[in-house]
Amino acid sequence: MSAEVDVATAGGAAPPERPDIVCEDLVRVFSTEGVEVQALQGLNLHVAAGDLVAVVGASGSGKSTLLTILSGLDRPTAGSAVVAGVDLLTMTNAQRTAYQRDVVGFVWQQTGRNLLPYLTAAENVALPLVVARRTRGTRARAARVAELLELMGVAEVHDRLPREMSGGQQQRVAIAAAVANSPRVLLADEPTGELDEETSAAVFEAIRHVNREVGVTTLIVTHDPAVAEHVRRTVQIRDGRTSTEVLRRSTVDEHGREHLVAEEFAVLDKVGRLQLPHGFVEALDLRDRVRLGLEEDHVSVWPDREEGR
Ligand SMILES: Nc1ncnc2c1ncn2[C@@H]1O[C@H](COP(=O)(O)OP(=O)(O)OP(=O)(O)O)[C@@H](O)[C@H]1O
Repeated sequence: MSAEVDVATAGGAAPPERPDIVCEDLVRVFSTEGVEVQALQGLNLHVAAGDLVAVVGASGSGKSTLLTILSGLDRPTAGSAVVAGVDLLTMTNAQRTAYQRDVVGFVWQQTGRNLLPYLTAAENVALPLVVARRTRGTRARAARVAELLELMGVAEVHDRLPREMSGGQQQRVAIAAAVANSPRVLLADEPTGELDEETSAAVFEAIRHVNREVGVTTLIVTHDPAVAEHVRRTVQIRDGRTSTEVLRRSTVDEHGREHLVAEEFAVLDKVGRLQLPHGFVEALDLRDRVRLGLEEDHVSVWPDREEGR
């Protein structure tokens, strides 16, 4: 795997259609007992319709805060967040209910938070359809439920209660329930966090499958490097901002062998700020101040040290 670093304007060239997720200068400040915590400090993120993006970052970097805002459960302090054309800062409570019912689906880390324990898999998947009153008729609903369980590879648990399923099966049923109403966006917060390696891989494959088959725009927060390595785009959050992105594409060499090439990009915001990757800062012991040079087609960064000092 080769890795090179480049600087890309956030979002790159103008997308053909409006991205499904657009966060600009997103700020979330929590105040507890007079102490302010800036969980998000001007975060910028665009996710194109149909894309599958992993969000990674150290504990406390703001990943869950971002997801909670995007799911409509929390409001940002400032900035803008627009999902599938819905402005999350200005929406009313009624719009919020419709947003959570029709526009976004979510899967949480805790398997117990995703499914009602006293309903079977089929009843859990049918519930959003009943609430939204979209799929009319018992037979049409049953067919949709069966189709979704089949799509997620868990048709065999149709009549089982969550406690009668494995953790991986529960998460796959949860994905089926999350996409039952054909939301534009699927949000998943550490959906494989409570699972072993093999089960995680199966659940992640189910997410990829649903993203491909249904075309739902998918944002997945994860600590799991194995997950992050299998998506085309990984966004790194540092200190409440998007700092770097890794884009992966496959290339075929002269012998016809397929290779995955990963390129790391620093994210440049609207006012020209970027965060240098940790590895670069450490390798050159960059501190406090750096020298910049504008070349014909790139910008150079040097440590602020006199030669031989
Ligand atoms: N409700 C809250 N009240 C006060 N501070 C909060 C609240 N929620 C989050 N924070 C703080 O905001 C910062 C970002 O938290 P967040 O949970 O978004 O991070 P995270 O990247 O998801 O971390 P983890 O990977 O550990 O879940 C942390 O410093 C956290 O303590």
